[in-house]
Amino acid sequence: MPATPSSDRQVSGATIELDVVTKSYPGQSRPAVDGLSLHIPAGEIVMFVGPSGCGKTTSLKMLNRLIDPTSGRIVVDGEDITTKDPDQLRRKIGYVIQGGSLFPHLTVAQNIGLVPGLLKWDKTRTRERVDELLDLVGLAPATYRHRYPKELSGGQQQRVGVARGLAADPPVILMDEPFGAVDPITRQRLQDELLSIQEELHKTIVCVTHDIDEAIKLGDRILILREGAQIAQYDTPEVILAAPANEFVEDFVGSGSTLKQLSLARVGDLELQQVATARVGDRVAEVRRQHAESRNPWLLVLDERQRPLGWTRLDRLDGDAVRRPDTSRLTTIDRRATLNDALDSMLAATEGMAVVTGRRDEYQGAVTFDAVTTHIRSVAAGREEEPV
Ligand SMILES: Nc1ncnc2c1ncn2[C@@H]1O[C@H](COP(=O)(O)OP(=O)(O)OP(=O)(O)O)[C@@H](O)[C@H]1O
Repeated sequence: MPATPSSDRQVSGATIELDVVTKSYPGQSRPAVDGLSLHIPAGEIVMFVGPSGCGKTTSLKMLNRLIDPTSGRIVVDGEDITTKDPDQLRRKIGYVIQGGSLFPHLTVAQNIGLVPGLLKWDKTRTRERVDELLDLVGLAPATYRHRYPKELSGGQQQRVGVARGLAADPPVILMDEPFGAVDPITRQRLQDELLSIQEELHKTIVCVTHDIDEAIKLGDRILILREGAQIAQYDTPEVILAAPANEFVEDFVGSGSTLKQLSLARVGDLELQQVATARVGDRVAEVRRQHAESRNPWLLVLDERQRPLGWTRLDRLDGDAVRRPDTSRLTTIDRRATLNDALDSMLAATEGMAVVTGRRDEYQGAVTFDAVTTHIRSVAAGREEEPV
């Protein structure tokens, strides 16, 4: 389930208020955004969706004044931003776009450190921040900080783009189709990472997507727009799926809304199985003694930060200490992944079992293909019994 905001949650995001905001482009007969009023609560992820040309990107870009509204007011954290210096404003609002849009002649560290540099942070603080962010987006700092964008995969570039958006710890982050340019499995991982980062940081994130499944997975709320940025519905994914406000929303969300419920159910909602684990370097004799009763011959080897490395057989352990295992057969799923994502990943898994990871990729448990399919059947059955 998307995180439910609660009063004990430490929110570092800011509230955003749009008050009858209109944008008319010269030469267009109708405004691209026609009187949009919207309240975006601090610390939430709000997804903008709607058909092509309905005004999503225009609405988003007005929030950091990449586009100035023709009329109306936009208030961020109590301050009317239409009167603020756009450069200063943009340093307080992170911006992440498709592909990461990194500067090709700058290293990863220099790309991430751009805004801290503009804010005149000293070198040590910037360096520490860059490493912290690389870690947060799942890239080992020592390996990646000195690389150039062309030496990274598409998914890695996108991760660096997210890190750059977060660099100066802005309360608000705007994202425009951030994961549009990567393959489905990488997209799923990046989405999981964003949810994981948000669990730690509680920013206000406004994200444009054309993918309703992505909106359901990531959004605390979804804004469904029609032409002229007219609001068709603005609500939580659960409400939009269960009670679409009108035919437009129904059509937009599409058929198979039972299937879409699977984007609401998360791997973390399943009961996880605990498997035998040991860390690299643990004494073999001790590990054998600990798991003497285990009926499963497999041992999951973790690194020093509790991150799964791979499977090894308990009965084939030799030498004094547990060694690094073969990592090729390990399938991991983030606990924030949807059941749809889990199925996709597990179809490729040979063991019929995937290791579930949580915050900072730490081991949490394991889930079997059967457990996922059983849960899916129960979700589907539950939906069918609900009154229409
Ligand atoms: N610079 C511009 N000059 C004139 N018209 C524009 C400009 N930018 C956008 N428009 C028009 O404004 C409307 C809204 O565009 P916008 O890019 O905000 O839509 P969108 O919902 O983000 O679309 P998409 O999903 O295709 O990216 C469209 O009709 C578009 O043609």
